[in-house]
This record gives sequence, C-alpha cells and structure tokens, in this order.
Amino acid sequence: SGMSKEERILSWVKEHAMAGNPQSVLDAIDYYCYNTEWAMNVGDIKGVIMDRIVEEAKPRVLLELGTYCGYSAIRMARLLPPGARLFTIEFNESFASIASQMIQLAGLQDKISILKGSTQEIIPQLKKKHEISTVDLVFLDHWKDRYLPDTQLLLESGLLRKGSVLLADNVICPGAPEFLQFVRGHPRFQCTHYPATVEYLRMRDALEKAVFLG
Ligand SMILES: Cn1cnc(CNC(=O)c2cc(-c3ccc(F)cc3)cc(O)c2O)c1
Ligand SMILES: [Mg+2]
Repeated sequence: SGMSKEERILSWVKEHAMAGNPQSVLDAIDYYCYNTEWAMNVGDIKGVIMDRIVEEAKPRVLLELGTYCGYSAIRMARLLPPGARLFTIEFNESFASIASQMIQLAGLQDKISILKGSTQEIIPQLKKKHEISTVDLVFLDHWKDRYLPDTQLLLESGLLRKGSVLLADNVICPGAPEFLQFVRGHPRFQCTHYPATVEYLRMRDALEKAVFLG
C-alpha cells in the first residue's frame, strides 16, 4: 500500500507546475528526479538532443513506444504545430494513468493519445484502428529487448516511409545491442549516434537516430 514513486512524482508536479505550461511540467519532474528520487524519464540532457531532432524532422504523426509518466510525450508534443498527433503505447496500467494526468496538466491532451497494451499487439492495428498511413518519427524507450522486434514489426506493417525517423533512448545503458547492430548494418537505414548520460546521473548513455531511406 502507500503511494508509488510515480504517484509521488505526479503529486510533486501538481504542486509545483503551472497547468497548461508543458515546460513547467518537465522542469518539475526533472527537479524531483534530480533531488529526491531517480526515475527513468529521458530527462533534460537527452531531452535537449531530442528537441533538436524533433524540430528538424517536423513530424506530423509521431509514435512513442513506452510512455512511463509521459515526460517524453510532453517533451515532443510541446514542439508540434496544430494538427500534429502523437500516439504513445504503454503496457503498464498505473504508468498509463499517471501519464494521462501529467499530459492533462500540461494541456497537451488534444495532441497525445495513450494506447494501452503491448506494442506487438497495437503496432499492427495502427493503420486500421487509428487511421494512420505512415509514421514520421518513432521514439523507442520501452523494454530494450523489444527495440529490434518492434522495428521489424514497423517495417512489416508498412508504417515507415522514406525519411521516417527512429529515435532510440538507452542504446548504451541499459543498452540495445541487437537493435544497434541491425540498424547500423541495414542498407536502408542512415544512423547517427548522440552520446549523452543516463538521466539525472553521470553514467554514459546515448540516443541513436536511424532514418529509413525507403
Ligand atoms: C519497468 N520498465 C518499463 N519500461 C521500461 C523500459 N525502460 C528502461 O528499462 C530504462 C532503464 C533505465 C536505466 C535503469 C537502470 C540504470 F542503472 C540505468 C538506466 C533508463 C531508461 O531511460 C530506461 O528507459 C522498464
Ligand atoms: Mg529510457
């Protein structure tokens, strides 16, 4: 019994962020996780790298694998123009509930849809159930051993087009070696490595960007 860590983070954010101000929600989460309890949000250091990549890609349809508390969904959606949409898949019910409240507080509920379930069941349904043709940017941040099978599923499902961007968190720590080997060795992916650190810590980590060449 008692509050979960994620509920404690949400309570802190409700007290310290401004409703309708996404940056204040991000700052409140980062402050709590630097000073009180570590949590696996992508964080401010990798977040700034993500911001540049999203701004350059100008995506209209985004997919996130692994919502957690909604930090990276808010981070990406706050940069999007009217009409752009972010779909985020979360398996864990309590994480999805926390994220929904976080997204509501940020005022981004019109841009972000949380899809509850597993990636392997939801990805094949995206075209029919959510009227998606192709996705412009995918942020991978869920179970690290699912990065490769879900990338293959995205390809098989016809969801990637020429220029679609895959952006993967944690390719160094905890690591996604099979995914890295696959995209770096694949003739139809153009990869870029962005060294950084694990959120809120000094340990090395990195983002990997893999652009599909069609
Ligand atoms: C429970 N669960 C639901 N989804 C997931 C997938 N995410 C991760 O596992 C994850 C882990 C770490 C991390 C953990 C320990 C450590 F020492 C260093 C890094 C960082 C991240 O950014 C992550 O995304 C885990
Ligand atoms: Mg991560």
